Amino acid sequence: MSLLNSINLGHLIDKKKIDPAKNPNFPLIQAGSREENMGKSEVQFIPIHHRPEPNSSMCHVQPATCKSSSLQQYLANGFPKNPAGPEEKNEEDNDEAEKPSEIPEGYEKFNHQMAGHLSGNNIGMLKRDGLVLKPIIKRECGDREINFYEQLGRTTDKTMTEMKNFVAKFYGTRRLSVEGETRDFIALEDLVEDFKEPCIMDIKIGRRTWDPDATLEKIRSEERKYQDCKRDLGFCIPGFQVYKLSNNQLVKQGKEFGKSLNKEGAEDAIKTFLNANECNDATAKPCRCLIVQFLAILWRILYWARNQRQYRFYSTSILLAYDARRLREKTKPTPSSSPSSTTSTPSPQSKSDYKFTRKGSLYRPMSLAVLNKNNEGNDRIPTGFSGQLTKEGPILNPQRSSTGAKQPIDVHPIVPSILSDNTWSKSMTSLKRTHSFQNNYDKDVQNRKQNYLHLLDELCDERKSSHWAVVKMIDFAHVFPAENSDVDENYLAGIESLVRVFEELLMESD
Ligand SMILES: Nc1ncnc2c1ncn2[C@@H]1O[C@H](COP(=O)(O)OP(=O)(O)OP(=O)(O)O)[C@@H](O)[C@H]1O
Ligand SMILES: O=P(O)(O)O[C@@H]1[C@H](O)[C@H](O)[C@@H](OP(=O)(O)O)[C@H](OP(=O)(O)O)[C@H]1O
Repeated sequence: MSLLNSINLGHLIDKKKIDPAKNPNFPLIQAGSREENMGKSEVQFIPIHHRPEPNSSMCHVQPATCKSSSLQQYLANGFPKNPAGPEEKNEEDNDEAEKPSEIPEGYEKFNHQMAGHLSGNNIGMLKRDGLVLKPIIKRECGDREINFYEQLGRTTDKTMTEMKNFVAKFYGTRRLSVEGETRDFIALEDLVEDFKEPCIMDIKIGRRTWDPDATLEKIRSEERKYQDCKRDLGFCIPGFQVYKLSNNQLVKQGKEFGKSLNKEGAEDAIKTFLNANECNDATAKPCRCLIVQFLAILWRILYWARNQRQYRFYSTSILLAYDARRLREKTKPTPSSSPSSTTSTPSPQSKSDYKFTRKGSLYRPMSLAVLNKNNEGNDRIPTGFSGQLTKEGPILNPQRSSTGAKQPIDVHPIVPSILSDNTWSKSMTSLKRTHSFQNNYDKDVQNRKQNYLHLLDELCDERKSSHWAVVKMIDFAHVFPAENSDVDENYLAGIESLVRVFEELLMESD
């Protein structure tokens, strides 16, 4: 589909109604299968029409380190059967792997489930009309959760009324027939429905994740899980996904990854989730605007938890979510500092890219020095090219104004628009493509796609909310009435710790 066609289409469509499955040409993100979402770690590309170009790097994010491997490596060594890493089971190798059931008509698979149960039919959460349907697997857990939502709906208590702000809206239950069997679901507001590139993290709060009815066996099994993280932070991370701004990949990490994290690993995972832990930039900083949106709600939840004495919130989670599309806009260079749109030069995507452009080490390949001379090899063609290159491209000479005064160098436009039509510029462009300084071609294509997506957003006439981050309390399957009128220390300690992590990130933020 050409850019033009896509833009024309943009006038006509209500994107909320677009089903990527039914519109394979529409460049929306294809999320992983339900099995991939559950407890598995994998990297997915944001597929916009095509498979990854050669040279585009794949990057599995690990707690403290980040390794990248190029497609060429895979070409040399063969593609791994399962690129998700050693913790994954390959379905082919697993005789007991259940096949996903048929989705009831009118419903869709909910692709953004970071943790939690599948039903007996291997059905996870479903979605329809702005709601998510959570399957009820264990009757007593389901009843407890429904009961809690109903109590919350009826409450007149001030503290519990305040809590309604932190909880997804509850729309009762639904009974569906799945492959001939009746299944019950809890219907909730879909918290990520409006996000184009939803980054989501499930953070389970509390050192103690078992409720007063737990058997000894259940207590033991809960105590074995996420040990370091729960001990040191008072919370753990069963799963998350992030659309990486640096390379447009969707990275998902599941519970096995979460269980491997210690305090530092978990803090690192949160940075990764915030797009503040770039593979090739140790100085990447969290976006202040994003941290503030999260903290604004987390502080309110903290305040609420300091007052709340009626319930014990065992094994509930905080769901953090934001739209990477909006974060990308925040980190996008302003039009005045971007390269001319007529050039094919990639625009830097983040502040870290600018830093790299400014500070990147310089080198002078001989072939380019020759390019800077005319055919006789003597006089320089006034191209503006200084003869120096960074990994991002050539550095330009300061331009002279009509009065002869030096103009400041714009560090961003590698090839300025006034040069974009001349032969030198064209040869530079083709040289950049063939030599591919740091995969410029891939980046170029990706930037064009991003620009196109921004344009499409505008054309689709959606009024943008000033908030593009969500914090909600979820999963009330183990909420019990308090036996005394103390605060819920277990929950409070987890929230305090989470707030502390985000406050530290605020200090680091740009
Ligand atoms: N209202 C919602 N909107 C969007 N996503 C949601 C919503 N509620 C839950 N989710 C997603 O579904 C996942 C599982 O939800 P939840 O924790 O309620 O299920 P569960 O089966 O009780 O999980 P667990 O096994 O951890 O007890 C969450 O991690 C989150 O990604
Ligand atoms: O992070 P993991 O390893 O997925 O751990 C699961 C998680 O703690 C669930 O909340 C829990 O379900 P409940 O809420 O029903 O207790 C489930 O217990 P289960 O194994 O007893 O189902 C655990 O296995």
